[in-house]
Amino acid sequence: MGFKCGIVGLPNVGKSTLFNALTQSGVGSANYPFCTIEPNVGIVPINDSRLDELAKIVNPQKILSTTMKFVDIAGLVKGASKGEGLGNKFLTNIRETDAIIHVVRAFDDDDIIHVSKKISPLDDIEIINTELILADFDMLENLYQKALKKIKSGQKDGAPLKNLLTKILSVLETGNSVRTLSFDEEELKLLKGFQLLTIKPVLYVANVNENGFIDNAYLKIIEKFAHSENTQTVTICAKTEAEIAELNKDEKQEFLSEMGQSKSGLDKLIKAGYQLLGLQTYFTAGVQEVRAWTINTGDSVSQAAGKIHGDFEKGFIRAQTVSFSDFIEFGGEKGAKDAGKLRSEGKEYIVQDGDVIHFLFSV
Ligand SMILES: Nc1ncnc2c1ncn2[C@@H]1O[C@H](COP(=O)(O)OP(=O)(O)OP(=O)(O)O)[C@@H](O)[C@H]1O
Ligand SMILES: [Mg+2]
Repeated sequence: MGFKCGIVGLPNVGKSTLFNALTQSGVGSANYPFCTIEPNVGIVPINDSRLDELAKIVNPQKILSTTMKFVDIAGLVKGASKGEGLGNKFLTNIRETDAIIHVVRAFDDDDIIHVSKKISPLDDIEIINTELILADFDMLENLYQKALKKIKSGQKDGAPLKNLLTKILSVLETGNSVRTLSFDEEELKLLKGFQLLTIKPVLYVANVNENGFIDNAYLKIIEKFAHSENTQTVTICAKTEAEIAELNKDEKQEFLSEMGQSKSGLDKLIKAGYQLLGLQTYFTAGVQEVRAWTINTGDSVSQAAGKIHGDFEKGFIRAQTVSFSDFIEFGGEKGAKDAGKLRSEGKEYIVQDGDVIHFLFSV
């Protein structure tokens, strides 16, 4: 399964507009708070021009992009953990995602309702972050009671669980996210089961209007805040992006160059998401299909094989590897081999972004 991102933010800030731009699924987005009630889920193929370049050489029957999954949920308001607005139960829909996209409104428009009746990015961000912290806190408090019961009944795993929960709860209590803590290996194993929201990496999306990319005080505030949290801001006009998404490839390019941009905001968002999550791409290039695969930066080639099929990892023998640029320069695997650019790598080899890999394995 590919990577998953959950989209959070106040009501009516443009979450579903962004989701539509990403997924072209035409879900409801309208100028009133709580337009979204049930979550929207969409899977997006990730554009990568390198796939087309590989396909020109290989002439495959199919070209398959790698994908990313997005989950658009209802807006959170202050007090959601106490039942305000639509409450916070819908957050369970993003507990199993890998990262959070936090949409913050960064434009003035008297016609678009703001739930607090004033645009204030820092307050808006704080409301959301506090609600995420409270949601984690409530969940872990229940777990803490269970840990105490375990200890009472003499179960060995009670104590380490209680220690870990004490450590996390004390940080949440001070209004900080779990991602600000560091953990050892044992703790990380336990943590996996918790599905905490505030441990996930966050990317801030500043939703600006068409003219809001420069000289935008809101934007500067969001960027500064994201920087203080060691993360990034992607600036997007979700409304324009949703319009661009409906154009065909050529029209899209024309529109973007008219706006003086080479990449759509969505491509920028995906790129930032890859960086944030420490992801990279490798390729397989056969006559049946040319395909992109997403892996973690630093994964070994046998782990990369496992992305395709468990048998590839288990029965891994060698990986015939050519860098993307060599593959293109020497016109494919054979040309690269003749030029001495094909490497036969063992299972410890750390995959580099863009590697074109042909796995040899036995089952
Ligand atoms: N960059 C923008 N500039 C101007 N208007 C925008 C922009 N982004 C979104 N809007 C408008 O804001 C309104 C709310 O958008 P949307 O429904 O996507 O918000 P939402 O965050 O999903 O809200 P909810 O939490 O209620 O589901 C829509 O009318 C949309 O067209
Ligand atoms: Mg919505």
